[in-house]
Amino acid sequence: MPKIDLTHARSTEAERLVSAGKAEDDDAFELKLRPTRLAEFIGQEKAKEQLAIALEAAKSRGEALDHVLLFGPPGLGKTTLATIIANELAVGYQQTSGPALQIQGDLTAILTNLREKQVLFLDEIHRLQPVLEEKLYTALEDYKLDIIIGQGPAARTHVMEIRPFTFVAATTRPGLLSSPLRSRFGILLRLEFYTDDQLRFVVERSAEVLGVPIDHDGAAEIAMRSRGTPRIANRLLRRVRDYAQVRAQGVIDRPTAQAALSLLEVDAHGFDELDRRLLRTIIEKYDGGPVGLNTLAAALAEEQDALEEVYEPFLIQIGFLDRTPRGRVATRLAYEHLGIEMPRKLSLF
Ligand SMILES: Nc1ncnc2c1ncn2[C@@H]1O[C@H](COP(=O)(O)OP(=O)(O)OP(=O)(O)O)[C@@H](O)[C@H]1O
Repeated sequence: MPKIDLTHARSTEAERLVSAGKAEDDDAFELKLRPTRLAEFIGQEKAKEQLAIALEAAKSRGEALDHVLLFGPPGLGKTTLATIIANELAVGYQQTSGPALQIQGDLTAILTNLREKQVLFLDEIHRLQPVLEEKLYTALEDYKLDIIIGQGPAARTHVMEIRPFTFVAATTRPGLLSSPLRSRFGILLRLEFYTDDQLRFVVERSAEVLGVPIDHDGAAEIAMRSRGTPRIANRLLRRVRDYAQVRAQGVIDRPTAQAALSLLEVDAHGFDELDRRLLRTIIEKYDGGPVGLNTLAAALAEEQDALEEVYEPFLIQIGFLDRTPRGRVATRLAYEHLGIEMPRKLSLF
């Protein structure tokens, strides 16, 4: 059996050009390209319609919008939607994340300083500490907060009122949320991967914001290689723009986009070296699978969480990988893509 080359293993997820996760230099760029109103937000029609109705109803009643849970793979627009909700309601917006909240005091400070009906956005809620999660329950349900003063037998519980607010939480792993927490959300919105056409609109819109000349085919080429993810589409656009500026008088058409993206080793499916290595490992080292997630992660020298949250969802979505109870399996499409012949399954009889 061929040996797997691990020389280039452990590429950190953030270093990948086609990673849906946020890279360090994405922040300022994303801020510029972020749609601010629901009407500008491309795709996700089901989630948008559900949200539009809830927004309208809350506005006409003059109440805070119900709490919202946004879930789906990274880079599909959860943070963007949270900011849009605040804009549409014309209320304040504050953002934090599960891992950023370390002690009860952090959460208490945020909750007691909330302004009337504002949006509080908590990213990566699945990484919130359980003790803080429990603190949230009464805050979400009754806008009340139990504060314990003192320690030991002398400790007293003081109940504090907080202002009505809208809690918007995002997660890539909804299955990890406890059911009491999940039941606190009135509006559950699942974000799906975008179609190539929708991503073409995202690319064209971003190119317009950035003042980059691009034609229809150039945008379609970038869209096709963006793994159904606006964050990746915007990042690829940025890199192709550099290439076009230096090699093609600044204009992005299909040949320019193709040349730039093949130079960056992003193939026609938006796969990079890591995707190919993942599929090749399953096929060559584990006879196409099934192989357990932890074994696969060890073979690739990658984190299990990153495999499950970031790499796999798109490979599963486009039918290159199957997640079975016994482990991961490479599909016929994966064999075809890598130019490897699929062995016929041995018959038992
Ligand atoms: N529907 C959309 N239309 C146009 N641009 C979008 C859309 N969704 C996302 N984007 C753009 O993609 C980028 C990433 O979006 P965002 O930060 O909202 O993703 P996210 O789901 O919150 O990701 P993460 O969970 O990793 O934080 C932003 O620059 C945003 O402008």
